[in-house]
Amino acid sequence: MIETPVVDFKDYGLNVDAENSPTDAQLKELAEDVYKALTGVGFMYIKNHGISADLFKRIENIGREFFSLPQEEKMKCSFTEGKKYGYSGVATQMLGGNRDVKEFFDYEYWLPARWPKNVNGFEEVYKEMFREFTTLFRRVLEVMALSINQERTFFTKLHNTYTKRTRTKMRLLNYPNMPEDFTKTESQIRLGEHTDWGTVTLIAQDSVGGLQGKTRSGEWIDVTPKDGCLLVVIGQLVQRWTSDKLQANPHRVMKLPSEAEDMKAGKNSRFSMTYFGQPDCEAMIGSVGDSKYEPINANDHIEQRLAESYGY
Ligand SMILES: O=C(O)CCC(=O)C(=O)O
Ligand SMILES: [Fe+2]
Repeated sequence: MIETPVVDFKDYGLNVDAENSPTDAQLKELAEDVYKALTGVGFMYIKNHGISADLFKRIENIGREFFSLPQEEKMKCSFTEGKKYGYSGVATQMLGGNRDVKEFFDYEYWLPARWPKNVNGFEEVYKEMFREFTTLFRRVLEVMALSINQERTFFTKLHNTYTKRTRTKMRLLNYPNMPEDFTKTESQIRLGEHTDWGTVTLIAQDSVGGLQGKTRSGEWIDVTPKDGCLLVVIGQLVQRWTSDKLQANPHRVMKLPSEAEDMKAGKNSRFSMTYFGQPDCEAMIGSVGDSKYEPINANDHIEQRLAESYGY
């Protein structure tokens, strides 16, 4: 059975500071491992990424506390105009023809936020995690650039997260017990098949399971939760940028294990977290080498995808 490859980031994880930056040889070896994973199965786990277990615990705690609030409390963090950030309830987003049974909280660095008032430390922990993810994301992009024989800053020079407007987003997700009044379709799953829209997504999930990824050879495999590992998924913009050398990975969340057959209310909800990395809004994403794709503007691209998936 095919499994998600695990790449060891110990030489370039967040525990490695500037003074101990990796040698060229270490980076080359890491880039080779990344290339093997991303052109083999197509997506990868990374371990020893250096984001502390303590921070993951803290964000999971505030996330679970938030999602357990009464619906009217959560709705105070929602934006009716555009539904692009803040809180969104079950069935607001449609992916791959599936009305998703998930609720989520979104934060974009360059957009106003509506933080929950009744969850202690929510904003601080969220922002701390965002900063950690951003640093790690940049390192992953650098190694990916080396893996396809480009200069190290090939992707990152168009990712100026803190100084130029970007649509980079961090999301907390909860897949709650199946609501009694939810009208299921025959092929109903929790999160429909899709590829992510940006450059690279980092995903952390709890131990419940249900996430699947489609391999480069077209087979669906379970992305079994692995302690201390983060999933790295390539998005549509990297696929365009590299003329399909690196490809966006279809993924989905199936019925939760506790509701396997009939999707009646399960006993356990599922909690996950995503960092959707995006380039600068102004960036024109072209492609390498044979220029398979016309250059597109990064912000136009995400606006179009948002419109399709929320139906507005
Ligand atoms: O919940 C997950 O594990 C994955 C979520 C996801 O793929 C997405 O929100 O794009
Ligand atoms: Fe996704």
